[in-house]
Amino acid sequence: MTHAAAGIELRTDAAPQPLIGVRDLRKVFPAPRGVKAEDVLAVDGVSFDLHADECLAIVGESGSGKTTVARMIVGLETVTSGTVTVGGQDRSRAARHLRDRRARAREVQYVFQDPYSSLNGRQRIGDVILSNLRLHAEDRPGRVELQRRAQEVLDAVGLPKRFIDRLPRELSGGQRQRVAIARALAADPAVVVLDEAVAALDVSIQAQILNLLADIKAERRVSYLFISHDLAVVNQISDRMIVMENGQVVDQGDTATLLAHPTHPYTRALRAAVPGPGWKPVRRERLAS
Ligand SMILES: Nc1ncnc2c1ncn2[C@@H]1O[C@H](COP(=O)(O)OP(=O)(O)OP(=O)(O)O)[C@@H](O)[C@H]1O
Repeated sequence: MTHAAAGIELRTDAAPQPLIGVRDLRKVFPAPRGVKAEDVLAVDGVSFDLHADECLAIVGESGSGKTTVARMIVGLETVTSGTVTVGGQDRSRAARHLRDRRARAREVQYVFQDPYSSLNGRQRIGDVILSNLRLHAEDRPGRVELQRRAQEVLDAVGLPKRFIDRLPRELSGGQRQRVAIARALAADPAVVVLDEAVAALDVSIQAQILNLLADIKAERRVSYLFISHDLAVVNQISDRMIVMENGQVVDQGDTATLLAHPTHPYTRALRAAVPGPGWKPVRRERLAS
């Protein structure tokens, strides 16, 4: 099977090739010149696979290296050592040519925590979507077809037609995050990296966006790398999780099992820190309702 836009081959035999393969990934941020400070070892020997149709969460406390791993995967940060493959292709080094950078963006799209700062305040919502569609559509669609596709991704995130002419400041936080997700979908990616994508939202809006993400995943066969410090959220959305501490993966496994019976001391400590006396694992089937 080939993913529509990314052209990623997914083998469907017994040992499918991962969509994303990360091996022994390391990132050192050198201390700034002339400053008496140590280099920062932000990511230290991280390995994992993300498979097709999967939501893999990366959890850990602030500063554990989650975002740095994600940024290296999408090429926003250079890799100190180790490898990143996407669809079996090496993506550990920066793409030199614009065409290659665009091709990589079609493979993996990134949704940031703060949709306000990640959206251009002067660009109307319709144009936000259209510009990403234009950038990534390989079949050179005409104006009418582009409009149709823009409407389709806005429908997919539950935004009515009237939002097309609005500016980001005229939208609520949840609506802005829907636009950010729609913009990512416009590239028809195989993987969306969601970096604390619901962290800035109220709990009820968080639930709406998590339901939306679950629906999109089921309908579009897109995979998620879901970065979060919030185990309640991770429990609702992810199939598997990896736990990071000080730049290393210290625990990993099936999300429901790991959260119901955490054995690693760090996972137990994270789990114990989840607020609220009523917190309990939420079965994913509930999302369907
Ligand atoms: N550009 C940078 N220069 C120097 N150090 C950095 C840089 N970016 C991140 N770091 C450091 O790398 C470590 C990991 O940061 P990272 O943002 O990946 O963690 P995180 O788990 O995503 O945290 P948070 O949840 O707070 O975003 C931290 O010690 C951070 O201070």
